[in-house]
Amino acid sequence: MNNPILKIENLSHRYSRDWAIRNINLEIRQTGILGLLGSNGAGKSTTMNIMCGVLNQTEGQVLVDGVDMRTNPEEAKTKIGFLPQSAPLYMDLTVDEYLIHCAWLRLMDKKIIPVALKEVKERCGISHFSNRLISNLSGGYRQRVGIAQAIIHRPQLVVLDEPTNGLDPNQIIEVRALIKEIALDRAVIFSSHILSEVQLLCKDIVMIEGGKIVFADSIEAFNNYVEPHSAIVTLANPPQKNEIMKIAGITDVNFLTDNQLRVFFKDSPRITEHIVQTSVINGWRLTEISLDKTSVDEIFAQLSNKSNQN
Ligand SMILES: Nc1ncnc2c1ncn2[C@@H]1O[C@H](COP(=O)(O)OP(=O)(O)OP(=O)(O)O)[C@@H](O)[C@H]1O
Repeated sequence: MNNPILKIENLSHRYSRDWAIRNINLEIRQTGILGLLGSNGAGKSTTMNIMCGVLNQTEGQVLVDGVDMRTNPEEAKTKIGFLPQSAPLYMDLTVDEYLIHCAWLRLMDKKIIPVALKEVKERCGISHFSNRLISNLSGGYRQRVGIAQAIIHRPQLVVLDEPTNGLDPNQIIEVRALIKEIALDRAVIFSSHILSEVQLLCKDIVMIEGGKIVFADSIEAFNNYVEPHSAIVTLANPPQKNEIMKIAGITDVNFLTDNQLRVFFKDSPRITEHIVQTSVINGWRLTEISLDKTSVDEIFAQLSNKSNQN
């Protein structure tokens, strides 16, 4: 059987006294995007920096396509592309000069560099800026150049640390589309502290909190886990609590004001439809209904508690 593209075993790191990450285990075998989600300070950058050979771990092992990043970093780094949180760009080089420099650093065969350069610029939509100084590019285009340097040597694994951070909304959409595109034929690990971004882009999700993995599964399993369980309903003509409790699936009702209430429900995917229909039939005059979205902080707290109990 082939080596996994990435295998992380019992990875731990401490900068000084406290552990920044503890016993991280992870294995990637396929193409597609894996989202590394965690709040600020959770340990995402530490994990990614070790994975990419920028930081030496205190304990544990990282294998990139079977090659140990610690003991054989030159070879391991030819197999991985990395865009750190702030892109390592040289502002006084042109796009071409910079990308050629990166290709040399990755020990690419000199003969294939011109073709790889052309290909990567086309892929990242920066061909028309080949001779422009990087200092004269917008933030979105600088990020594209950052992604281009991470894939010029055609690695099977690309690691992107919060690549949409600091971009404007249009640039975010463009960079997300580019990430999706480059993940078609390689594995991409993408870190973010924005839950919706990870849900939008990723096939699998790993959540880190307090330096530990608190969740690792498919995005479907994650979405099932975070399904809403309550809704806020506003009724101009509300009935008694027991009338609302008759709606199938509703487990409890709390009045927040005379007209606004929170309904709790279980295993009821069409609950809003049922509430709207029942309200119309009974003349409760529904004016507003919204599902209560669990915040990322609440999800982290729930998952952290769960993992502590295991
Ligand atoms: N160079 C350093 N020296 C000491 N402690 C550090 C250093 N870098 C990170 N830490 C600590 O390690 C922990 C994990 O930080 P890390 O940067 O990996 O988190 P993160 O999930 O990437 O957060 P962010 O999204 O804010 O970058 C934090 O407690 C942080 O304060």
